[in-house]
Amino acid sequence: MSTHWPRRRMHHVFAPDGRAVIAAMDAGITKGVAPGLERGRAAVKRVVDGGVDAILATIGLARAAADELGGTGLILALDSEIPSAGYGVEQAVRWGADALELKVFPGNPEVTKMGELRELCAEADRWGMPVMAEPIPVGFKALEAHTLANIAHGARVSAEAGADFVKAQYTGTPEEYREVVEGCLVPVLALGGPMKPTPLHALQMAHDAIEAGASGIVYGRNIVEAERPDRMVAALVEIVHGGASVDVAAKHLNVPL
Ligand SMILES: O=C(CO)COP(=O)(O)O
Repeated sequence: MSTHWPRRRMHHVFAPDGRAVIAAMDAGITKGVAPGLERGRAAVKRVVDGGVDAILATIGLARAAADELGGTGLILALDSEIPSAGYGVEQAVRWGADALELKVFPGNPEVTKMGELRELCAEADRWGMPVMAEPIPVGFKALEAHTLANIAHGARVSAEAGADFVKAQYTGTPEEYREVVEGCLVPVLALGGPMKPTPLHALQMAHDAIEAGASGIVYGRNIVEAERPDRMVAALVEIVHGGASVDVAAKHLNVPL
């Protein structure tokens, strides 16, 4: 856990064990009425019912679903907005957010957003507001760039820029992903990405990330597009916080309606 003074807010995201299950629900800013998020307030209620530690959401969803969210952690997503120094920090404070999130694209020949991340971290630090960076090597579509080395690099440069924790793509074996975690300086959480072939694959990735030393997971589509997002969250909680095996956690997914 962070040793500097935003750590009270960090405790709203990370449980006492230092780990977090976070539902990424910010897709609406680019996709509009996105799958699983059509009824925004109900979607938030489902993940809260499942025991999620925090959600990642835009200001619009956070405001609309404030009552459903209750005291659950809130990471305010700044992406897809026009980034400028300190953009959004004051709003995050006013809305009681526990952290801010910015996506960056290390290695992108045109826009890396690393400068914005440094400025945001400096401004957020003035307010005691933690920042979660999401470094995607080159860009979401540049799959060939999403190598272990590039992911480890992206995580490290994000920490060097001042991020308090980092959301990084899971790749390789737990031993390999450990390079990302141990090289990063700050806690790393595994990013979900596109829907896995089955829910068990999503659970397995969470299990492997934890084995690699990750501090938790940030899953979007694999939670909100699940048949029962509440049960998917409950299963992930059992793995991330309870140390359960995939088989044991999967029992949550089989409970009759
Ligand atoms: O993380 C996201 C946006 O920040 C979206 O999450 P997924 O990639 O897990 O759907």
